[in-house]
Amino acid sequence: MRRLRSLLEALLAEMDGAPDRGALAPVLEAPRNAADAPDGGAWAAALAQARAEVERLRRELEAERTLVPLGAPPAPTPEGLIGASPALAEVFARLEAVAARDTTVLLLGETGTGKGLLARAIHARSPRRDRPLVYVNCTALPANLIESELFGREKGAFTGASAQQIGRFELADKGTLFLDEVGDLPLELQAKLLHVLQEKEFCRLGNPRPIRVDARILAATNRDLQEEMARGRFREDLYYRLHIFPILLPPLRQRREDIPRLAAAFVDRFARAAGKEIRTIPEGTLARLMAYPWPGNIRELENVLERAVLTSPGDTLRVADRLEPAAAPEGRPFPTLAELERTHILQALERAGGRIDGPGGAADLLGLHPSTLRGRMRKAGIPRARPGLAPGVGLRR
Ligand SMILES: Nc1ncnc2c1ncn2[C@@H]1O[C@H](COP(=O)(O)OP(=O)(O)OP(=O)(O)O)[C@@H](O)[C@H]1O
Repeated sequence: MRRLRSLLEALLAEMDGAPDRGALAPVLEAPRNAADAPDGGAWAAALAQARAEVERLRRELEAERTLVPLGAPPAPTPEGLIGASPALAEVFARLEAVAARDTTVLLLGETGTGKGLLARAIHARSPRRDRPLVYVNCTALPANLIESELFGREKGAFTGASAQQIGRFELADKGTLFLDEVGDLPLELQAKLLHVLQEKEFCRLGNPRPIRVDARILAATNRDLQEEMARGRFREDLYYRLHIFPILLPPLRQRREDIPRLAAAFVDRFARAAGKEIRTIPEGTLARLMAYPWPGNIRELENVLERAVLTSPGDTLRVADRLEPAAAPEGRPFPTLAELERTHILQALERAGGRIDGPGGAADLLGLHPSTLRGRMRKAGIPRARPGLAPGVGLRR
């Protein structure tokens, strides 16, 4: 008992006291003299639990000590897009298919999945690339201001309109207009937007003379527009005007195989900016990055890594953020069974330090035969070797 306690204390000291002490408390806080211990049965159970916890912490510590190379940063597209997962390959294929046309594109996906970056890529690959890409955030302003932002106004069009303003539609003539957060556009403006999209003309506020415009429309939203329509918050006719060529940006948790590549690219970028050289990452940290659900998607990964680069003392990336697998926040799509299975497999791999076979391996933890687990990993797109890392630095088998 005393040995177990000192072992535990040593382990916790080495881990900087970071891990949750929950299961260890009965042993750490027990009376020094085992003879003073309360009931023997409960005591034995507490000891067994604490031993299992020590074993888990030992594996965690080992994974934190085992360093793997971050790998060379992957070559991004000219617009800075990174990713080689099948899900992103589909996005690239759709980008290729539509960019050079005048087709209206609707970019769908959760916050931080890259809708803005993709809009820039579409414009940059279109014949309009030398004309402006004009950005409008449909949530950032109150309805009356959005209207004058979009269509412009004459001097004196309303109280406070002290000067003429050229609207975004006019500025985007012969170029591209990017309507970000279009799902948040107030209903009365949805009708006006629909009118411009149909007639390709609009009027400045305070001037009845119609102005013709030739702007290619890109729109983005993280809302479920079908649901918004069902709730009467989004016009069906506008939906069909926008939903001509949708591109769905998958959430990062559905393309975790891109995480090591993105991490290598972001760490390289932030380290260069900070004048640092960061080459390795603890295996356990990489496993945590892979297992975390990333509700803020690539933006959140980027922010976590920027902080980590700035605070890492040496040439190994140290991520201080806790990155607990979080419960899905309200409003997120309900996770599918396949998604849950995938996350659970990744967590088992993390807990087993990447090992599939043998006692305490991921297959053992999940109650599966190792070959069944390998089959499910293949199906879920979980790589056995981590892409983006040097060959042979994959998940251990
Ligand atoms: N495939 C990618 N490769 C590299 N960086 C990316 C990729 N996708 C997104 N990013 C980066 O992630 C951040 C968020 O991207 P972006 O602003 O385009 O997301 P968004 O979907 O438009 O978010 P929101 O809905 O909140 O406006 C940006 O810094 C962007 O450069």
